[in-house]
Amino acid sequence: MKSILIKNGRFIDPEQSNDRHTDIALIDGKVAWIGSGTLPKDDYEIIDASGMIVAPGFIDLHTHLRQPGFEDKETIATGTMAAARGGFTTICAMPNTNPPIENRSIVDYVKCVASSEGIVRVLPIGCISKGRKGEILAELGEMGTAGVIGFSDDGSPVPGARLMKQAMEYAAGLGLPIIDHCEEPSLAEGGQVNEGIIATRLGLAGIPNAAEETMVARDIALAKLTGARIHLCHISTKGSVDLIRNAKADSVQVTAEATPHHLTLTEERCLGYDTNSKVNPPLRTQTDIDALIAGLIDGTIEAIATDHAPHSENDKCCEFALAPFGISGLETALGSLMKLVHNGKIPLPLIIEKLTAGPARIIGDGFGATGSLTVGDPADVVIFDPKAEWTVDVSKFASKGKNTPLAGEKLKGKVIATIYHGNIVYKEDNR
Ligand SMILES: NC(=O)N[C@@H](CC(=O)O)C(=O)O
Ligand SMILES: [Zn+2]
Ligand SMILES: [Zn+2]
Repeated sequence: MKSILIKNGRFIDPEQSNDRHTDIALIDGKVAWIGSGTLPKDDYEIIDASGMIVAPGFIDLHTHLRQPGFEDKETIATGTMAAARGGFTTICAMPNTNPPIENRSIVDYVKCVASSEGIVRVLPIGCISKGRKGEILAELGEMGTAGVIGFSDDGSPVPGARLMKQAMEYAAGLGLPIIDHCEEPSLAEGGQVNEGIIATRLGLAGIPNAAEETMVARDIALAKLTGARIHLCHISTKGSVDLIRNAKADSVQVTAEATPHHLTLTEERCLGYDTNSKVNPPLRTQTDIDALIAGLIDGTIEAIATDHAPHSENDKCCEFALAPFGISGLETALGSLMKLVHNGKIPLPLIIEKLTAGPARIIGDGFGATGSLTVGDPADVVIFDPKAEWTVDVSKFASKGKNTPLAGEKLKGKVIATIYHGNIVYKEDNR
């Protein structure tokens, strides 16, 4: 492995409250030197990061890699390549595969394929219930020992409060979080888009805010009862943000994530019946977006997670009501989020914090994702140009999932290089 010297970049590491121009040396897969004292002598590959941001590699708490079972949509190889192109050096793999990640052997399988075919760190999440059916608990203890970072039936809610309470009790004993997809199934049933005027105009059934909020409220009540740690996925409504903010004030151990699409796109994207805008939870309203942004700023929401949900062209090329939910998000995450920076809605260091230190704290120690760059840390680094404009060309995606409502759109903010454990796993052409 060649040592790397990153020169002249603006180094932003929110965990250390760092934001300054400095050089960084990476040796043997670790951060070896950051700007002060004598640079260790070595035969460096130099990366000129003038005008660029240099930050800890991004961490995605919520990625669908689809392997095993749905390799036509994505594989661990293509999903980790997409992650590298998006600046992510750690991704957490959701267990709605086939078979689902529900026992030790599947956790081992994912880890094994990830280490041989993956190009960034993959941290598996285990199921809450067997077969994700919401009936009986999966092998939580066994999966905890096998190294999952938490438990989730994402893609489906856990309808029964009693089972959820049990899951929280076990997870708390293991020191791991319950990561919940909050959706009250009887309220969401049949719904295609946000419930409201747009759903009416489209003639499609709606999914009301309350479908999310009733489950957020239930989970908070159960976390308070059990003392468990819960992490709430893809929060999309103002009501959810308010509930989580109040729960935190009440010392409930709750954390939350928002996705780039819920932070930047409204339900109006669905007006052309573009199935690539169909996602669960649905795109909401500007009021919700404003509340999510306020939640990021005041710390109610700790992390931005992509909920990268790749689907094949065939799956999405159908009537709106028949299409599966999901947006392929890893490769457009930074460019989308930079809109919020360029519009003055969120400061750049805060966006970086929500992609690094925020998710790292939720994962916790022992999994290798520090979300920070101090001497001795794994050399997981992203270098990006905050001002570079580019057009989203899905034919260039590494992901097999070309399903994004942003196809053909101009974004400002582009990943130039991603380094994982001291290896350059992505570098923009001509650099
Ligand atoms: N978000 C989505 O719209 N889809 C996800 C499932 C999920 O995250 O709930 C998927 O697995 O396709
Ligand atoms: Zn979900
Ligand atoms: Zn998901």
